[in-house]
Amino acid sequence: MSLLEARDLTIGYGHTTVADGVDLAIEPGTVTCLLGPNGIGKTTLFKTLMGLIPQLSGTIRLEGDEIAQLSRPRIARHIAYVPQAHPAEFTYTVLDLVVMGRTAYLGTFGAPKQTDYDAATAALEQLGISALAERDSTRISGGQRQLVLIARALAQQSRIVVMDEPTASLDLANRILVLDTVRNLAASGLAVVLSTHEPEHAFLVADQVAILGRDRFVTGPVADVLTPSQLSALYGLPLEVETTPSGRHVVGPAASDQIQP
Ligand SMILES: Nc1ncnc2c1ncn2[C@@H]1O[C@H](COP(=O)(O)OP(=O)(O)OP(=O)(O)O)[C@@H](O)[C@H]1O
Repeated sequence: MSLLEARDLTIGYGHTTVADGVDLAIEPGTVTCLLGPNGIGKTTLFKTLMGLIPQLSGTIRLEGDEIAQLSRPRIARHIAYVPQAHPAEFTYTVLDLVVMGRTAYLGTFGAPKQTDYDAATAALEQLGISALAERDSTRISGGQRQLVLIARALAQQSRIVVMDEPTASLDLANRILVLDTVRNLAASGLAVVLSTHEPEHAFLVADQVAILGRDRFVTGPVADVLTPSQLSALYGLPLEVETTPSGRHVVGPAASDQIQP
């Protein structure tokens, strides 16, 4: 049984379909990368998979149970969400922000206990950011904030971590740090699902790739899905995949007179 499984899913809002024909299985110890152009429905798919918005049709099972039948705290004990990093609004310390990952374990109006602070401290240590614990979470860099949000998800001690564009707006060093963290989480047995606009990141970390295109949803191993023809169709321009001497994959325009990003 998969940790999370979607079958023949249609996602959207009210009477508006955003995508259909979504079949996806998430397994422990793996990284799944979701790619797709802006506005295609990646965040909508994540929110639907987490039971935050209802699917229009199809089934979603979390460890075998129909997601619509599960309470929010129960889902939160299975799936942690790392949203796109927005500037913080409230002046919590980093430690208090990470402790919020424990909400699903607290009763109604329950205050965090020592075990919750221990889990938050361990998450900060795991990401190498313990030194930030007492800092004001509104006064840290964008990269540090992304790591803090990942720490909050780790404190949740769920088996699945869903990350919405976790490397967006990060500098090169922090992108590498986040991608390393993603691989390490999968190596420790978690299932990580992340969206990205960087196909190269999928080549680096993914076991499975899902692409949400204009007319279809495709999943499979990286080498099968991230082909020049699939990528070209996905982004609507001729693309090629080059392999560097060290074995890295680089995606760029096939036309030699176009700028290589
Ligand atoms: N709450 C909402 N109600 C109605 N439509 C919405 C809502 N949120 C998003 N949409 C629409 O659903 C579509 C998919 O949006 P979504 O945010 O899921 O795309 P995305 O692939 O995550 O985009 P991006 O890569 O730009 O972040 C868009 O057309 C968007 O305008």
